[in-house]
Amino acid sequence: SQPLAPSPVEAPLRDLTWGQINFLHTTDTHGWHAGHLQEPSYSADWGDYMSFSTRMREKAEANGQDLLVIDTGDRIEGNGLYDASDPKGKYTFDIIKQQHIDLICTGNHELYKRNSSENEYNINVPNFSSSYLASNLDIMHPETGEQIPLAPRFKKFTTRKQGIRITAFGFIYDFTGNENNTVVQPVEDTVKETWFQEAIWDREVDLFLVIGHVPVRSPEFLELYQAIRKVQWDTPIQFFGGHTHIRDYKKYDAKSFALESGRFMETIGFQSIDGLSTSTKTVQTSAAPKFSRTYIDNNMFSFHRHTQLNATTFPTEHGQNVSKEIRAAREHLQLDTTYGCAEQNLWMFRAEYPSNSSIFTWLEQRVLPDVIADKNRMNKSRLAMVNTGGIRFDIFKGPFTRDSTYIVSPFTSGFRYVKDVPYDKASKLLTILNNNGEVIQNMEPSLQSWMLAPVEQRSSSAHVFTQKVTVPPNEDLQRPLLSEHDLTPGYTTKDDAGSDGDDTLHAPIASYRVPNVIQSQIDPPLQSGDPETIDVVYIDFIQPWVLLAFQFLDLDYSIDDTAVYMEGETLTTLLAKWVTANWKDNC
Ligand SMILES: Nc1nc2c(ncn2[C@@H]2O[C@H](COP(=O)(O)O)[C@@H](O)[C@H]2O)c(=O)[nH]1
Ligand SMILES: [Zn+2]
Ligand SMILES: [Zn+2]
Repeated sequence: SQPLAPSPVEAPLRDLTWGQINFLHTTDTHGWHAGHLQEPSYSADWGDYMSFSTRMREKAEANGQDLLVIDTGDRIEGNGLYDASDPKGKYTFDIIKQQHIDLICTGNHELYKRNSSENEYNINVPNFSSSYLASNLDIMHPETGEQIPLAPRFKKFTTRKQGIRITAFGFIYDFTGNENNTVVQPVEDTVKETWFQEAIWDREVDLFLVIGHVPVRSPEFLELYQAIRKVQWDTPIQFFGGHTHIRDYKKYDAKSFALESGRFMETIGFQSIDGLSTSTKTVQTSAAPKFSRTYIDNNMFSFHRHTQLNATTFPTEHGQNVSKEIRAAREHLQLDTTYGCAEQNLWMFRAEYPSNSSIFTWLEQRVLPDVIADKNRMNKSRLAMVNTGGIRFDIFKGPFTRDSTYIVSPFTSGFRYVKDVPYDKASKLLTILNNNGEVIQNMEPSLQSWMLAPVEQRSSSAHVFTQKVTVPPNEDLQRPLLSEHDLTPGYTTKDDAGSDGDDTLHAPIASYRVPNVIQSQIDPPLQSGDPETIDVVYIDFIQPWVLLAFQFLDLDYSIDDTAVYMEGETLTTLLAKWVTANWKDNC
């Protein structure tokens, strides 16, 4: 039977500030719709969230206020509930669609593969028909091949209770790693489109609502802010962003704010706005509305507190049914099948790299040397490279299950290699891919600028593959009332509105930067010293950059010089095999 979600630790909570209009926001859920079974702070599931949004809407409407539910993409890839089924998403589309969502858009993960984007077009868009927006995203129609908008470009509507006239848009950042059956229009081009200009010129608007799979601090949201402000100098603008997996809040001006609500169903973002004009009420333009944000830990303790309900009065039947559906799906997928017993916690960001607590050190020093072994190249030394962004979550001491495998490594990436590369050059690859070191100096200027740019902003031919570094949860400026040792570790977010955004007071968690890529050198037994030549093995996702890095080293390899390494294996399958072989004692 499935482990019961751990009951959340009771902790001091900050109350919400309600307004005329209130929003609940999820982003980058990445299949975590069953919640976090090993982390009490985030143990609510999508069914619980459905009950929460229903009760919050009831509470708002009882006070004559409105409540809208928003999701900004990356709903797939990152948890067994999505990744373990065949076809992927067999259960999650039906689960997600049962939540009433008022505005929804697409993330980059929905665009990496043809079937993912076609699932959006064929399943999610119809499921959320009037709520799905695609302001800068087209798809090649799955049957006709014609290029069409994935969903409507924008939407004008008036809220039920307050009569607030809203124009809403749904964007994705200038993503270039999408499969060629979709087209992402750069935001700077979208703002020049006639339809966009006509939509923002409308004077009968009390609030512009821009949702997007876009970081709140990004050239794309700045572009949209400036374009709207150019023609509507004082109409309030509310942004909802995502993609960088952090809690953040950006102030563009006194009447324009942007909220980003974390990742993996750890956070339910809450935003309220009070003092807006409506279809029946005009407010003084000099008076700025009051914006208020809260990051809600996704657990039942928070949900009960914010709805002022309890274990008896809070649940809705629909929400409880979806929770049952989630448990049944997990059972069917056998996600709690244990592969082994993790000897210790292994952290992505909470531990320095390298260190014995770093998941990346574990991968580099223990796993890759054991598993990167193609039967046809066993007598050859090899460099094995994996992007840190391919590892998606921490490992907790205790049962490592089928679900854990997909949580840590959800992608279908296999390995490829270039054989017999001169070692003196191959040994410089890692430095180039990690954008540091003296190697860059002797490159031609154009390539230097590419390398010296932060990986996040590199040229479009190399979309970001780096591991986003979460904004280190800074120390709370106002020390919590309780001493830290009374508080459980968790988010302590500092943003443009200060450091009181988290609904739950936590002790801070350290966060460290990690490189783009890690590497192991694996030599055949009895080999002494470095080889003349070496096989360069890498996870296939980073092939574009590996080939570019070879060019920096004056090695003119092309895709024709690459080949599959360990046919049929992926990082996910290799990880499962290693755990089964090395962590097999009972937990
Ligand atoms: N090894 C692989 N890494 C991948 C793959 N697809 C994506 N990624 C990594 O995810 C981030 C983007 O994630 P997001 O949730 O922040 O949008 C990307 O930069 C890569 O690091 C893959 O197939 N294999
Ligand atoms: Zn994401
Ligand atoms: Zn993303």
